[in-house]
Amino acid sequence: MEHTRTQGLKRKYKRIGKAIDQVLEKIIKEHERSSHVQSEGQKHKDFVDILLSLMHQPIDPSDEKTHVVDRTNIKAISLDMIAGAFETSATVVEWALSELMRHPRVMKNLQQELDNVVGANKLVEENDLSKLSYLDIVIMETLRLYPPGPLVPRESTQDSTVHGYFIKKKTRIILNLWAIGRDSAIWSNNAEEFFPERFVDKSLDYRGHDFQFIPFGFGRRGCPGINLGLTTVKLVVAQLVHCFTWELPSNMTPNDLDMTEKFGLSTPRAKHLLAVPTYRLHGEAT
Ligand code: HEM
Repeated sequence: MEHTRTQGLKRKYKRIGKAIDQVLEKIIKEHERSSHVQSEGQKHKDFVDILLSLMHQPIDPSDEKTHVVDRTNIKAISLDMIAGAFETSATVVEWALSELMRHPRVMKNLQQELDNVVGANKLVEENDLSKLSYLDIVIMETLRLYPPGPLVPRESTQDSTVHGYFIKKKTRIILNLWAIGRDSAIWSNNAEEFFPERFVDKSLDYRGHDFQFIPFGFGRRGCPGINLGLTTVKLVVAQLVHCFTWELPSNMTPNDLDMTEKFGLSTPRAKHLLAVPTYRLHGEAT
């Protein structure tokens, strides 16, 4: 019985692997085609173009067979990027909007900041983000409560003692960022509450220097997509909140919103957020 189940799983993995491979092949072939059509100067090179340009370069000029990357490496790296980027960023955007819907005061403050800094006649752009300090703390607070990579694994390289606990060399350790973010010993009695202002006088950053707040992990294995992730999440949340007023459907009140999490790698919402947008800018923003 167990054997049949394993066989079934193997078949399923193979089928999924093949489907993913087809998508990645398509992406690579499109890039190969476009690099032939356009000359070097004309084309804006993206991540896949750069990997492809390394494909035929030997690591060691005296050994033509050892290439920096091969086609399989390019597919594996691209898949890592897709898997690491989409789900994490989308999950943070959905939690941020959910908390904003539940906290009209915070939503109003954020819209006010956007109106003051960006104005009501144009869309938020990437170069506005550094001027949006309230948006910054809204995203920090969202990442504190809903880190989309909640469990960070490590293995100890030497015997060590942490707070009186002896940890043997080569022990697997799982850091629970979700629990750290809700620990009242660190964040006071309102740790469970969405309150962005708690970050106002704290000089915490995202980059793994402050162990009470490490939504992107830390050290050598820390998230390499931190800049892209933060920019995407901030820009999407800012544009959605700047362009639209959001309301819950069917006369639901903010307190009725179900905030249950789904068990999984990125702890997304158990049920997707449903909200009704109304355009709020002056005329057609550009
Ligand atoms: C808000 C968005 C994101 C969050 C919160 C996030 C969070 C994390 C966390 C907690 C880790 C584990 C770090 C560690 O072990 O110390 C990680 C790893 C990783 N992330 Fe992200 N991430 C985000 C966006 C992205 C994006 C946009 C990309 C790619 C473009 C990306 C690619 C990766 C990769 C490849 C790893 C594995 C790194 C390694 O093991 O060496 N992530 N991320």
